Amino acid sequence: MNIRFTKMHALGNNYIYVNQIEENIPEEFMKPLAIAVSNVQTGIGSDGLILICDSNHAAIRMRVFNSDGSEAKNCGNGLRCVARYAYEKGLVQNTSFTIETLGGIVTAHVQVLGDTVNSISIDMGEPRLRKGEIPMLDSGSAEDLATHSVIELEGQVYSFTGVSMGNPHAVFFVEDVKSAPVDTLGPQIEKHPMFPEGTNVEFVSPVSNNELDFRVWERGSGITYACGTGACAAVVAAILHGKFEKGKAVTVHLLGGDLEILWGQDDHVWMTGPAEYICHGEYAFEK
Ligand SMILES: N[C@@H](CCC[C@H](N)C(=O)O)C(=O)O
Repeated sequence: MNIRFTKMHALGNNYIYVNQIEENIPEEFMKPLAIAVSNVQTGIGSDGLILICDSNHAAIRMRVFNSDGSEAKNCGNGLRCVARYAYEKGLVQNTSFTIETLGGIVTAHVQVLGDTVNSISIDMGEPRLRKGEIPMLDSGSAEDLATHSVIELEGQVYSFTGVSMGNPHAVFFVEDVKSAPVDTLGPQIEKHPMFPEGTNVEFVSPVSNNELDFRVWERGSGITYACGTGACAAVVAAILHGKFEKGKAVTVHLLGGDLEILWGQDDHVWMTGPAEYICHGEYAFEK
């Protein structure tokens, strides 16, 4: 089966995008296809697969599969790429439109300068802060806030903040992200029994009154250059801990570049950043 694809990245977080409205990939092929295309040796090489689908509830729908084939409920960088693709390919007619995800419906705003897309802002909606919403299981109740949580790893106790941006995040404050144990503790936290659906793991450090250094271990994909929902979760966590002011934009420095995150007084989180094309092609998929 030959599948037409577009490879795009947002700050280095790269996915294979397939216009599912035209390609019509059967449900049972999606997980193996995500694993196959993501493989850098035998596939195309990516952090996963994103399908752009029709929606009954929004202008379009995004489905996200990590490189291990697991389906994610949201992807911030994916949303900006889907928004650019949908706008430029004429799947939507306006610069502002809604996108359905498994984690809820968000609103995309494409900023056009001359005849090129300059940047994309997404109104990601309200963060979910209760343990049951992340979801997290510990001695507390599902109604408790996950802002001051602890996890024991290798006999050591670490404090973190749980935040859901439609998908789960565990945010750890560290002195210096360059020496953070992303590749050692990241996978242990991702699969810790405290997170029944697994979690994305962020190591972050405020470096001024409006800047945050950031590294991520993504559920289902490992270390990536950037994570949009993770950047949103990190800024929310930092504001909850009094490190930044709500209503003021924060620049998040990720491995692949910068994202602008604003947690507004109306409780909505806004993410602004780029989305770029890499290439188009046809993938010969053998199941
Ligand atoms: N890279 C993404 C998040 C992708 C999904 C995540 N790994 C999950 O399983 O929840 C982003 O930019 O938000």
